[in-house]
Amino acid sequence: MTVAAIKSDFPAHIAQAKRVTLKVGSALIVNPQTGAANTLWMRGLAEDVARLRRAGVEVMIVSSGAGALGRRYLGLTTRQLPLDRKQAAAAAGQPILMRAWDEVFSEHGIKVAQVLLTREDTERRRRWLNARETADTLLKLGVVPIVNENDTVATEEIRYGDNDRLAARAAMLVRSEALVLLSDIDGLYTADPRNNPSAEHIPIVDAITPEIEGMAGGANAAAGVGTGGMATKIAAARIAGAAGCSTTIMNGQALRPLSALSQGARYTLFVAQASSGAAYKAWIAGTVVPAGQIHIDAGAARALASGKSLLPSGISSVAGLFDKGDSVSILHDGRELARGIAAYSSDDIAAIKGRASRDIEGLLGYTSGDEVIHRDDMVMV
Ligand SMILES: Nc1ncnc2c1ncn2[C@@H]1O[C@H](COP(=O)(O)OP(=O)(O)O)[C@@H](O)[C@H]1O
Ligand SMILES: N[C@@H](CCC(=O)OP(=O)(O)O)C(=O)O
Repeated sequence: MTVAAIKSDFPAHIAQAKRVTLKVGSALIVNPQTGAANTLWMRGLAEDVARLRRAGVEVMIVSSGAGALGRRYLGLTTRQLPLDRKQAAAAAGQPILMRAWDEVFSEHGIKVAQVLLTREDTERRRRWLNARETADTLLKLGVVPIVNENDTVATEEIRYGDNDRLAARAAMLVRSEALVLLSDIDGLYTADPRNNPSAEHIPIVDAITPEIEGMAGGANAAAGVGTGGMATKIAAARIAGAAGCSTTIMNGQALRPLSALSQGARYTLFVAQASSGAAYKAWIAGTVVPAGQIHIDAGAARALASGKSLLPSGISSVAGLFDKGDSVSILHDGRELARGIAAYSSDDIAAIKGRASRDIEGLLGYTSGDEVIHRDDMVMV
């Protein structure tokens, strides 16, 4: 089969991409009858991925399911588990998940690798660059990276808790042009169709407006395994979109779900907002939870709006504990104006706020430059 013939089996925005990130929800991984890994379905997805790769598209997978598989393995069947038991279940389920992916990809001679990330790994620049290096190398080696949250160490404060936003950050990590969220629903509706029979399907979203955000409801409670629902999928589309990556929400339940799209299956496409050129700024804007807040006065707010850096003189207060290099939120009058990478820690900013830049060295005993956040490290929101 020619490359062109394979490509025609997939929607253009997927087939034309150099790199695609697929996110697979727990409901697809777990066989609802047995609770075990649904290798029949996973085999179908592996076939789709093998075909995409033959057409020159590199694929990364973000796979949920560790928690659900581990619960069954450990006999932890109570519906609401405390966090330590959830983490234990995910630790036990992760190797089961990887074995299943390895089994279905090995039938195509494709190797897989496990990449476990926490939110911190994606929001600290050095760790981000390390993770990028590894993921890039795996893709260049022809391996399919299988990403999941590192649930063993990811306690509430540092976890994503849903794989939708993790997938958006992972897509950004490897500069994917397309993020595909395979779910149990064929896209975004005007309201949750499980409770609103008159809800209408939305095929394309050009801009994520408050109205679009207002449509999102929670996870599918009946399935009992999903986490984020539509709200985290829209948040994911926003993060990916800022990095020049489109997001598709589709029903993944068909046996070869990606091929099913070319046979007329519906989906929602969130168009990317920017080109991936401004990747560093997109990374800053995509921070899921800023490490702290810097409150600024009206003069500094005007300076930022005209493209200037943030100096200590315009800072009125600082909140949260953060280090130099962390991503923080900049607010005026309670409204977030910008995000940026702090050149000083929160303690040091507390000591220099309201003062002239020439006083920094005298106050701190060192200087990291005149700016608390340089305009090159800042993005208006
Ligand atoms: N506006 C909406 N449009 C579509 N689905 C919605 C909407 N609001 C809430 N949902 C729910 O989101 C669910 C998908 O999210 P979730 O259960 O977390 O699945 P996954 O495991 O794929 O992440 C759907 O089954 C649906 O019940
Ligand atoms: N890291 C978790 C993923 C949790 C999650 O986001 O689940 P889902 O909403 O089904 O994508 C696990 O592997 O169980």
